[in-house]
Amino acid sequence: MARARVVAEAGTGRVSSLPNQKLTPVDEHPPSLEEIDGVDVEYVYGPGGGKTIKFKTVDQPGKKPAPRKPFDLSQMRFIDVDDFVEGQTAAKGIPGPGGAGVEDEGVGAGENDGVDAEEEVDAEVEEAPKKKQKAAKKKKKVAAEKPEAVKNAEVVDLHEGGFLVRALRHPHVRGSGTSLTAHRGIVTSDLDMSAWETLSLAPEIISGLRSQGFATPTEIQLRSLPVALAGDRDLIGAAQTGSGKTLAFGLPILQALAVRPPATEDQGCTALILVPTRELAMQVTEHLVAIAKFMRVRIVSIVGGMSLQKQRRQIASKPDVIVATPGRLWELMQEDETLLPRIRRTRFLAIDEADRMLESGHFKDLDHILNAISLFRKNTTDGDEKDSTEDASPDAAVQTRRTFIFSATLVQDGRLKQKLKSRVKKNKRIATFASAPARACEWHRCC
Ligand SMILES: Nc1ncnc2c1ncn2[C@@H]1O[C@H](COP(=O)(O)OP(=O)(O)OP(=O)(O)O)[C@@H](O)[C@H]1O
Repeated sequence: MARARVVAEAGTGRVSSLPNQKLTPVDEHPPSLEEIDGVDVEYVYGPGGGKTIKFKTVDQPGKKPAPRKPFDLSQMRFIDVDDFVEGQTAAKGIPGPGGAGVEDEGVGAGENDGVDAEEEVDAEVEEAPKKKQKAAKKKKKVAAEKPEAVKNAEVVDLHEGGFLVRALRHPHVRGSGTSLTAHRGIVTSDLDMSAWETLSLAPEIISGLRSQGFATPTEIQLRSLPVALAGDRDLIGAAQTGSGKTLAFGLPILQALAVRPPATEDQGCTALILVPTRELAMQVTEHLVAIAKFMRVRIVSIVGGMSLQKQRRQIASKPDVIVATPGRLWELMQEDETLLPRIRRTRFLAIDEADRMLESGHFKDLDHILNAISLFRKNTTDGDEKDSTEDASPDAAVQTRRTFIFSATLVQDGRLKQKLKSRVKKNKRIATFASAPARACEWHRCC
């Protein structure tokens, strides 16, 4: 029987023999000696001073790895991102580099219970046409199950920084795919923006809209913007959630900022947007910031639950637009006496989600703010400023203010109606817009 003898030096990459390996004699003397390439030796010293030898394989320079099978593109399957379910890739049998996967029929792990794997493969080979039919059926089913918004999504090509970004745009869906392109600099897109032309928006705004892939106004925008941008009317708009109400009041504000004369020291805040929740305030701010990214405007959110200190600094930075929840804004207005005069000069007052504003217990703070910024406010001798619609004259600094009220349903709450009645000039008209399926409009004129 051949005896193995180890003849090795650490680091040489060569060893004479390995235990448990079949040895081939290389000569008779010494017997059974063999050289094996690609193995290294490691000495491990034990506590008693004795040493053990360990073997490990090493890469061999100059030796080519076994060639891989090339990708077989015909075997590759492309998955629509909307159909992709994380974790199902393997179960769906997407072919790997060797093209070994089982053609997908949309069967996820656990869906083929009771069928032996081997039987399954055999069946697939024999029943290829059946399989095709099944796949087509499955495809149809997936398409039918897609949410309406996804089915209606348009593919938008945006050329950004030399790259073509293909995005799915889901009109009227919050957080649609095109928001991917936000905040990434100027987009030199060939997106057709002609649908906005009649509104004569500033070029910076058009660039902002283009950068978001907003090629056409949504219904509520289409209906309200011509009036909001052109006249001196106040607006009440109702449209379902996610229908694009933010820009219906946001674009007239941005347009006013785009064409405003250069800022002067005592200029107040151009617009105050009141919303019921912190989340909505952040969302509205983000949305407007994205559209205004080619403009020099300062938009801040003043909301509860955030550092008061930071918000004081934001207010001190003299923003052009304040998006606020009533509670926190009223708190700051009470402690900062410079804030009220600035907010009183606001040329736009927008109340978003007015219905929720009335529901969620914000009305008291909203009421305080509306009283305080009223253009018809009467100063009393005791320092308390009271409102009067009958005998007060408008604030000298602001002769006009536009009020925009938007909600998912038309606001029929008498309190807000009453408030707004008392805040607009007697002869001022209010335009009301409602897009389906919001309730039919009821406020053609409220004063
Ligand atoms: N003209 C447009 N084209 C395509 N998408 C738009 C357009 N205007 C707005 N959007 C997108 O539609 C989504 C919803 O818009 P927005 O948040 O203004 O809706 P909303 O009606 O105010 O909803 P909510 O009532 O929940 O506040 C957002 O993701 C926005 O980016």
